[in-house]
Amino acid sequence: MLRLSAKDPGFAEAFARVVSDRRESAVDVAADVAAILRDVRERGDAALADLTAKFDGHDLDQTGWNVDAATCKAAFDALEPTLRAALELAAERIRAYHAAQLPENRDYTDAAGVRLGATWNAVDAAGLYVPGGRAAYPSSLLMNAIPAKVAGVERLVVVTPTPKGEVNPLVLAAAHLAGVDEVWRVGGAHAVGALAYGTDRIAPVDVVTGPGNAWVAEAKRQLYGVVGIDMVAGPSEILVIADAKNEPRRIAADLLSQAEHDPTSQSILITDDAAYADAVAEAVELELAALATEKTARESWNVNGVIIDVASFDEAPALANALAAEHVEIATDDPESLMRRIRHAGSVFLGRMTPEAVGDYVAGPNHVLPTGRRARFSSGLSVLDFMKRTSFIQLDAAALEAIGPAAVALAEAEGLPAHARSISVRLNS
Ligand SMILES: NC(=O)c1ccc[n+]([C@@H]2O[C@H](COP(=O)([O-])OP(=O)(O)OC[C@H]3O[C@@H](n4cnc5c(N)ncnc54)[C@H](O)[C@@H]3O)[C@@H](O)[C@H]2O)c1
Ligand SMILES: N[C@H](CO)Cc1c[nH]c[nH+]1
Ligand SMILES: [Zn+2]
Repeated sequence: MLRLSAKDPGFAEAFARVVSDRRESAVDVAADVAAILRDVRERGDAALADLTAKFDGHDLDQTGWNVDAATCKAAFDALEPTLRAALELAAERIRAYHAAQLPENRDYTDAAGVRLGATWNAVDAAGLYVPGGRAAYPSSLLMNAIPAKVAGVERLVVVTPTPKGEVNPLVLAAAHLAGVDEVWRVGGAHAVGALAYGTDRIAPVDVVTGPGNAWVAEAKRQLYGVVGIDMVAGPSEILVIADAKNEPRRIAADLLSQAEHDPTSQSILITDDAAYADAVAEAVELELAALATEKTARESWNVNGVIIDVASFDEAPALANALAAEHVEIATDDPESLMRRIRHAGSVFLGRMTPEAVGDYVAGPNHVLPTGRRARFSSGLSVLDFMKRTSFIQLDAAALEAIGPAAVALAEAEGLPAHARSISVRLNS
């Protein structure tokens, strides 16, 4: 872990490097992704087959291109009861949270007698990226599919990689539970390209949502405009703001929870106690040793960590706003007052008993969140990402008399006489 102190003279420069050195953009994948997307656009399914063989190590013609509804249902029916209950609890809480996001149509007549309003409609088809490279993500399937269903999307298309041809049964069970229509066994940038352009097998969609690694995130970014996207949700990040009253190993565990996702993930701690900062750095090593015995070798962990001590938490909001992190945990006596000053964050977790990981699975809000400082201008996945708004306008003769002349004046000033005439021919005077 990189150790910084805000009291050091070189801190501003060192912190600026942390802000700019966001791993996802540091990995330059744009050219590779552009080539992959071109290949998918030109060769369709043949490109998908070749790239799947290259990156996921299996032959789609042998292992199967998709998984049918009966197989997803069978996976759900075969779930062990505790896991089934957990999946159902997560789905129910996600559904309840997102149902409250449904927008209301507007319809009113203003003082000039002009009827105005807007109606919301769902997109016809949504492509849902469910990551599956290093780990499988049934939770991301629920986070994508449930808001799409709530929005009223008719066709829900999941793409997910199945490395070495192995399908994760919980992903299939989640697909059944959430009412997904199609599950395609392709991942990476090429899967996003297939959703956007369409291939012989996969019909194109209107919007692509969901998280993924640097290649997936960059593919969505490059394809925006060909399809709609939710936002760029790349390798996970966490910023923890914690005081010395927190057990160091708990905070270390929180930092590692996001480092676990991707070697390019980022974990940052800000604390107001230098000795505590050192204690957490030590605790990270202890936690890594504990995790290594259960899961993976210590050497396989790549922790892009930064631990910063500040003189007072008063300094934390400015640092947090500059980082604009995907997740911000605030484990202090008064988390509320800090949250009010943090304007750029994907999601905030308040208090000592709200580990970020609870939001990954069962809290209810969406875990698909902007990364790479994009919380400055975008928000987490919501029902609105699967909908669009159409405004409407209706005037009668009196309303046109009231506001039409101003439009005529503006049209003439723009040098657009045909515009002006289409209004003036309807005016009495
Ligand atoms: N921001 C969020 O909301 C959020 C939520 C969940 C997960 N995530 C992120 O999702 C990611 C999951 O990553 P993953 O790798 O496990 O699964 P993934 O499905 O995102 O990516 C795996 C695919 O990437 C492609 N790929 C791998 N190496 C490549 C290369 N060198 N060139 C081109 N393509 C390549 C392959 O097709 C592979 O199937 C993590 O970064 C995690 O942090 C983000
Ligand atoms: N932390 C991820 C979002 O960055 C979501 C997730 C899914 N499963 C575990 N975690
Ligand atoms: Zn996570």
